[in-house]
Amino acid sequence: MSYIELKNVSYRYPLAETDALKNINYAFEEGKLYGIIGENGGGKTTFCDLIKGLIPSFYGGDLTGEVFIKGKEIREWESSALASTIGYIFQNPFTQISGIKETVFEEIALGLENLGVEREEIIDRVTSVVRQLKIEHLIKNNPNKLSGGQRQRVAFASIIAMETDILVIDEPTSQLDPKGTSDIFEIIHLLKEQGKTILLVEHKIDLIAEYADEVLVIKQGELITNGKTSDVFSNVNLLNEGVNIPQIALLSNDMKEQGKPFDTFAITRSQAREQILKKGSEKICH
Ligand SMILES: Nc1ncnc2c1ncn2[C@@H]1O[C@H](COP(=O)(O)OP(=O)(O)OP(=O)(O)O)[C@@H](O)[C@H]1O
Repeated sequence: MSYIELKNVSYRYPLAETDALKNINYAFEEGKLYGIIGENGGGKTTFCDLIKGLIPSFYGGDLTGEVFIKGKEIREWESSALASTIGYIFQNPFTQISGIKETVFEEIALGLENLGVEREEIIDRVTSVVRQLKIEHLIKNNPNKLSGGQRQRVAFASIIAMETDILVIDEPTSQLDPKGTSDIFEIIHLLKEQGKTILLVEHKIDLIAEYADEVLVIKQGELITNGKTSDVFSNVNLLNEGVNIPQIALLSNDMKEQGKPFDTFAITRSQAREQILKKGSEKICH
């Protein structure tokens, strides 16, 4: 059984003249990290909102087809049950903070309180997650006075504390500096290691190349390409579809066109380094 499955899904926002999602079919497996990419306005956030159950319940509009989460159609899920199954982290770290709590500890505990989790269990979970994300030093701080990167880590902590199996993460680093970005990807990596199923929208394509197991490319509401990350990025023609391709994949393609291909098409720096070292040592041996 697929973990999340979409069958012939189309969706149109209220008053819109065209569909924001067009006849999407896809089956997500448990424990994988899926990168969702494509040009601006293509439908990535709409796709995330759909999986999170916000479409059509929150936005209204016209949804056709079926979305199954762990085998059950999304419209049959109670919203609280869905909230404890799917965690959602979105772009803006400033709007993720509730604004009503005075300490980071209380902020992280808020979602658990709303789900009716026992006080002791809340303390255990919050203590564990702040340790995991190395933010113990922030727990007494006012969440409204944190930097963007710190807020995003607190947002992750709040969602991780909910212990959802599925995480939908929409451009989590769009407003962060390189250090904040690498901290967040360290957390995403940790979540993947823990076996979470992750749907990640991210424009920083090199990070998708490094972390995603599979990639989905969405353009004008259609799923135009999908597959293993290395397969998708070895098709540099996707540039013509407005899709960013990792620089290393372009280098691999250049090598191929020069008649000196790598043994394995590299899409990340470490893969390219390995191939270059291999080529260097072959040269010395001959
Ligand atoms: N609340 C809304 N009401 C009506 N139309 C919307 C709404 N939200 C998004 N759209 C439209 O749906 C289409 C898909 O938008 P969406 O935000 O899902 O794209 P995206 O791929 O996430 O874009 P970006 O990369 O810029 O975040 C766009 O044409 C957008 O204008």
